[in-house]
Amino acid sequence: MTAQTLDGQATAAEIKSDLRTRIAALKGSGHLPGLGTLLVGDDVGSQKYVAGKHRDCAAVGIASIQRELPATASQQQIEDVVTELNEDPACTGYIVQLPLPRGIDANRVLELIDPDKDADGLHPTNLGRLVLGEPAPLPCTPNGVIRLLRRFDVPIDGAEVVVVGRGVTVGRSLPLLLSRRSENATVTQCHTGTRDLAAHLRAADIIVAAAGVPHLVKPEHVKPGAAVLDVGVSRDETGRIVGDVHPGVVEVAGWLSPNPRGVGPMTRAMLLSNVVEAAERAAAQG
Ligand SMILES: Nc1nc2c(c(=O)[nH]1)N[C@@H](CN(C=O)c1ccc(C(=O)N[C@@H](CCC(=O)O)C(=O)O)cc1)CN2
Repeated sequence: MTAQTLDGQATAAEIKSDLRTRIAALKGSGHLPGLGTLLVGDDVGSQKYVAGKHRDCAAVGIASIQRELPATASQQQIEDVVTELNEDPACTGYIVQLPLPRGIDANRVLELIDPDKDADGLHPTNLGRLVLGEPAPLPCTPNGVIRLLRRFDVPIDGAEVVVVGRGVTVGRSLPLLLSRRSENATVTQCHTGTRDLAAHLRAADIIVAAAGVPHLVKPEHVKPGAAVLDVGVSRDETGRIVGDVHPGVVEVAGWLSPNPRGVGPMTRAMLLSNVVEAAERAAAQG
């Protein structure tokens, strides 16, 4: 068996095309979307991701506001920029690129974001709304994973899903999303404390690998025909991406997300979608 490719690049392009139309419809409403980003430090991966977010904005017609601070920035300097973005009317939604440099209290920074401008869905109020089943911007990568599964008709209702990882951007919230009534999956969250990861993986209909451990999921861990999504990003000595999923999994899985061009572009598309939805909500309120 050769797995069907869960093509995130093509799916994100479809989503962006739809967003372009919706943004055009907002013209004249006085609620044009503007995405802000705050990048602290010089991590090459983070610089690439933020640059990609602004390229996407230009491509769909969202205004861009870019703020950068050096790796030596203090907690106070970072919080001052967050306060400035909270108050900037041109910035309708924004993100603080993670991870922040060592020594910075990232939770304090996230808590300072105005929940109505939280384009990442990572503010505690919005994560709380997600738990309560209230409308909220959804965390981008988890939402992108679900959109990708739906786009390729991977059965989610009743599926046994294993999410590997418990980080704030993916692992924490993806099980919440997948276990909503609308998705109806049964989710097991695995992490470094899981005693027999291989046994959990072998029983899964869908595996989402977000541990950041190169080639953690090997062909012998995958039930034939299962869907496997590779969210992990490590880099080899040449800077090339090495995912959490061993390349040999393509021979066993029913569906496989490539990495790059799988979940990454979906993350960016879901960010744009959160920004546009917020502008539409504001326009509807007049
Ligand atoms: N504030 C946030 N920080 C981080 C998030 C997040 O959702 N919000 N997630 C990740 C990084 N991330 C988004 O910011 C992200 C990761 C990957 C991509 C992407 O398009 N990747 C490309 C490959 C790019 C490359 O060559 O390096 C792909 O997969 O095709 C976009 C965004 C951590 N931080």
